[in-house]
Amino acid sequence: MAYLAKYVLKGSRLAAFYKRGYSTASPWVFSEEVRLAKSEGKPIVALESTIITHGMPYPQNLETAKQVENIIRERGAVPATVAILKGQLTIGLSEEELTYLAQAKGVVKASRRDLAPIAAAKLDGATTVAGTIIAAQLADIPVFVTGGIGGVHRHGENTLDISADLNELGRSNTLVVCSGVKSILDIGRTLEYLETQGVCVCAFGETSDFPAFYTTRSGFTAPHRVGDALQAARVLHASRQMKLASGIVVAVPVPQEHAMDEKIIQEAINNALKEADRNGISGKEVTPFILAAVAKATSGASLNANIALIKNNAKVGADIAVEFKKLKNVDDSKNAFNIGSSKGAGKCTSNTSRHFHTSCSRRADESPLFSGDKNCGGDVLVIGGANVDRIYRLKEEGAQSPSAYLRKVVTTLL
Ligand SMILES: O=c1[nH]cc([C@@H]2O[C@H](COP(=O)(O)O)[C@@H](O)[C@H]2O)c(=O)[nH]1
Repeated sequence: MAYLAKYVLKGSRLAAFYKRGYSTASPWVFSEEVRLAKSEGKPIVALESTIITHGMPYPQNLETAKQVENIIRERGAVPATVAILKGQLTIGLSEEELTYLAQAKGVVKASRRDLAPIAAAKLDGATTVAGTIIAAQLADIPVFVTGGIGGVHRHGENTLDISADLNELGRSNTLVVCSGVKSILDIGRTLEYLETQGVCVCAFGETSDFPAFYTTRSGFTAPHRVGDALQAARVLHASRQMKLASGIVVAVPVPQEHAMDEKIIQEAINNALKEADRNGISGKEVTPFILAAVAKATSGASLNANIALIKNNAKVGADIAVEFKKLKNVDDSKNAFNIGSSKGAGKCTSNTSRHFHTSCSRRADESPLFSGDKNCGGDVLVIGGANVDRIYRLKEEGAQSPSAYLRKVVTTLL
């Protein structure tokens, strides 16, 4: 409450939240920065907030969150940190809101199952990977950056403790940049589960090694590899063109200079897992508990690695968002040329004409409201049709001047 009082400033956006009652008007709000970016067609990168509230201690969580946002801005994209503030799903947080969230107590870790109750009870919620993917889908933000995704927990074959992140990845068309999954999880089964969900997992960089968060290798390889941001953006573009509607994981290894010694981190994780077991920690409490225990056991070294990898992921994610936007702009300008330019105005391309005249390309700036599917690009809607048979009897005057008579008939028909 003390934090609340401190940050509830008169006239501020946060103050507005705390004055607001439950509203059924809009399921989400954008920050001013994100709203502008959307209207100007700038690339946007979604960011989760569980990493702020449950993944790192204060003040490192706040400093890192701000630095990550600035890295994204410096590389030409706009950051959109997602959280639920007093029940309002908020896409893009002001500095004031970030500051509040980084210190607030009792913020609920918000995965898919938690979103509606948090909104209904007007609580504060920090979105996990799953929760953030849902927001990114709602707001049409194709790229999302985080540190690590959830996965199949060790002994998951008995406990069925499998993060909802994996199912969400399976049913979204979001590209998630992360550093793989931690070895507190069962990495092999996590990859198997992602395969079952149809998620496209790509290692990023020189090798196909699937990273294990604190370390560059997990002993498993990713089924695909992308060498750079442009290649990753092409995979996203192709996936959307094919309307696959299943997610993409781009797994970026922690920069070598910040990678941890495999033996040291493994020992710290094993001890933390035993401690969690002794303390009866389960479900959504496991990951935050292990993170804190490992940071303590490594005297903060694991936290430094965590901060370094998320900053590096922000660079990669911003570059992918920028490259993807360029690919999208090429698509849009092709569409605009087909119908928007004076030369090609109103003409179907040979490609679109195959779909008859209902599929003429829509101008890039036109509303997709009546196109049915906003990706189909049609701007002519045909509902039903009619065949009209008319019989004309030729009179004498027509027989004497057939071409003049036909002109008259055509004019009547038009
Ligand atoms: O290194 C991390 N891994 C995972 C998380 C968080 O934990 C969530 C997964 O939790 P669960 O296993 O309860 O689904 C992820 O979505 C993410 O928000 C984190 O903060 N740091």
